[in-house]
Amino acid sequence: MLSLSGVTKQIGGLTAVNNVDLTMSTGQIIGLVGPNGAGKTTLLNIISGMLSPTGGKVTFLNEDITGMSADRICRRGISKTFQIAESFPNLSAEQCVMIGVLFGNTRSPDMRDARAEALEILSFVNFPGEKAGTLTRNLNVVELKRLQLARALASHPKLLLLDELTTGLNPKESSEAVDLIRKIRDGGTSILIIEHVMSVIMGVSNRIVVLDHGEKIADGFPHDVVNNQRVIDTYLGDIDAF
Ligand SMILES: Nc1ncnc2c1ncn2[C@@H]1O[C@H](COP(=O)(O)OP(=O)(O)OP(=O)(O)O)[C@@H](O)[C@H]1O
Repeated sequence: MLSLSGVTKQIGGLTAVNNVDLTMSTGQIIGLVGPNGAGKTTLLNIISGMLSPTGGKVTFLNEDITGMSADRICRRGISKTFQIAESFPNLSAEQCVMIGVLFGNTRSPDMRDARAEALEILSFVNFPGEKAGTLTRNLNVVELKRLQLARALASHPKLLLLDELTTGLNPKESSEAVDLIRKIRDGGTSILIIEHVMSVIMGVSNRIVVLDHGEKIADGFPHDVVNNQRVIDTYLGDIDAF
């Protein structure tokens, strides 16, 4: 469903993403890992249209989406969560999700239907029902993470890009997030996930892709990738979460 060919992003004198090839099939969860500054977020931003690549091509469902604007890419079925869980501070949780529902809806908007759907999505991501009307500036980090996921799901994506969803969560919350990621995949959405906690990545990914200094240095089954000497030397040797 997704194919990247020679994708490159130069930012000033720095090559943040360097000649990356990647293919992804429907129904897969791919884990994207690598040291800090490896280019993971930049790559997700290129796929979602937040950034234009300086080289290469991005194809989604047989359409060239390279450099297309983020809103058009979202309408084609790709949505993304952000590393920092932020939201519209003066809107309630349900209003934030309603925006996504209305944006993703090609029919004329009906507020009552949109609200019902927003509440359904919030419930799907285990957002506490009694806080649906709470302004987002009063939500805690776990609630904001769930809300972010709900907003990303509101446009019914075919491909979901998750940027460090479990950062800031405790082990129990992380494990609930893993269950949710699987539930979303089982509902037919493919997922590309950036994650530093290796137990999470190992637990959910069909395949793991490793970036280092903008370049792809490994791509394969989880067991093979974590036993790859180059991956151990450049990344796994430095983390204690594994
Ligand atoms: N807007 C920008 N201006 C300048 N440099 C940038 C910009 N965005 C990213 N970079 C640089 O590009 C490189 C890749 O950054 P990126 O955020 O994609 O890495 P990452 O793998 O997501 O890192 P982390 O795990 O720390 O989030 C880094 O060296 C970063 O400093």
